[in-house]
Amino acid sequence: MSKDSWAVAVDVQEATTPSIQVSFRGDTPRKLISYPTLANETPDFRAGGDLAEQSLVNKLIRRALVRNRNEVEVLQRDPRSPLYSVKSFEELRLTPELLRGVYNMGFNRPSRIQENALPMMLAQPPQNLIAQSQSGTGKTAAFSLAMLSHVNTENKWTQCLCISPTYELALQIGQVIEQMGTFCPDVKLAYGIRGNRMNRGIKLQEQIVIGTPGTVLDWCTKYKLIDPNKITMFVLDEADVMIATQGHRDQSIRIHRQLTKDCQMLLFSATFEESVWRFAEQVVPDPNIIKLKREEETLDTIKQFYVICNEKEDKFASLCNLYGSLTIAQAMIFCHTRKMASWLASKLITEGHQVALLSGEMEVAQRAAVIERFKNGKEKVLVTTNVCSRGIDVEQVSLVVNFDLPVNMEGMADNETYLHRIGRTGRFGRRGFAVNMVDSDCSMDIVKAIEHHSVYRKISKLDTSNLEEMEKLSI
Ligand SMILES: Nc1ncnc2c1ncn2[C@@H]1O[C@H](COP(=O)(O)OP(=O)(O)OP(=O)(O)O)[C@@H](O)[C@H]1O
Repeated sequence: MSKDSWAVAVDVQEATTPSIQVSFRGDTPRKLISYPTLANETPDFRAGGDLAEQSLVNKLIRRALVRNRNEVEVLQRDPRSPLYSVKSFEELRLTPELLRGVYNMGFNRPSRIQENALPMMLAQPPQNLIAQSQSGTGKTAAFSLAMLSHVNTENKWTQCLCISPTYELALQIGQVIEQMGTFCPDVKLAYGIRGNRMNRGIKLQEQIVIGTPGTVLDWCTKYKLIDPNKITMFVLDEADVMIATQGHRDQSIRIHRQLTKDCQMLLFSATFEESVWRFAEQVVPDPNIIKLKREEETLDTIKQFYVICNEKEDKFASLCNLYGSLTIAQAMIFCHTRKMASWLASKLITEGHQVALLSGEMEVAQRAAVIERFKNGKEKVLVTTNVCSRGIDVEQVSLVVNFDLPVNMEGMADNETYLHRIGRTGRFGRRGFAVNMVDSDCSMDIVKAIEHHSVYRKISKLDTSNLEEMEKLSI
């Protein structure tokens, strides 16, 4: 391979995780190399190639790392960016242990939501909060810090309850809390998720419980592991879906009813439909409110496109063209049905891609294992349904494809799901691509409706068979 092709193709995702993705365009397999987590150290590429090639790649990696780091820093100083902040973490009055925790995760400055929400969440007397912030801007980190700051470690009982709609999201939030709390060894966490069996009637000593609504409700009522009267902070992640989905809503309301009226309530999401927002304001007493304008909901760092196709084989051909011409670290592809997802995954595997398939009928533990492998870069493509549209945080995802556009029960554009799906890329200031496959007039109308909903954030036409046009795009 010529040195020029290395030069155009190296793609590095700067990392709070200890790995960098080095991609090679063309047939050469992509390689994953490791480098020390805390980013000032120099990564060292030694995975094959002659010495000259190795040193060239090392130079490119360093340059790309500096570029990514600078971009986040620039965004954090741009008042128009959701990552903007004027305060430092020190000024947010975190304990020295939590400061060590956030810096150890590679965070330098808070994002806007962290800067605005943390003082409200930590205020005395406690204040309720309903908060909206774009996907990947640090909401999970914000409420995790709030819970870690809130607990009294002298008290060996559950004080904070956090519920989220899926098993894998609960696990992910738990991992964030564990990482941030590395230097707070006395704070303990329990996972209220399916399969985590506990002895009936013995009260938990863990100060924080993170889980899904059904299991957490059982732990409060049937198993009596948690005394709801002693819960002083209640967090609802992806609050809009918790309110709008009937099963989740009923269980969340039943949990909420058992809590005392002084229990602090914190609701977070990237999207809130108007009716859901109104409902939230009714159930949360006297809340602080952080709300986005409609035109602020879409991130500028995610470039959006649509591709005209005829039917599924043609969509598949467009997908292959995209892959042939872009440097893609990792991709998530969304389908409407499990059947379509499994068809697409097999086709991609036949083409030689490393593909993971995740859909709703799989066992929860199996789903979590698939996501873990994808997060670790074992597979480069994740084909999935809406089950994975929210919350999952994989910073290397540079492309999201809506193989099928997101629609609601009536077949109309599902704007909220769209925003969550495309938000799997462009995490915390990174650049990303979202490509929508349009196979009929009806799906073109859906793209237009989504564009309209976002107050005309452009979704541009892309011709994946036009190599020249494709070459102009860079992630
Ligand atoms: N202050 C920060 N500095 C640097 N990186 C951060 C900071 N806060 C969060 N991150 C990183 O940004 C990514 C997105 O954060 P997080 O998952 O908290 O976003 P989110 O708003 O909860 O996303 P979603 O809307 O998809 O649920 C994570 O990888 C996280 O580690």
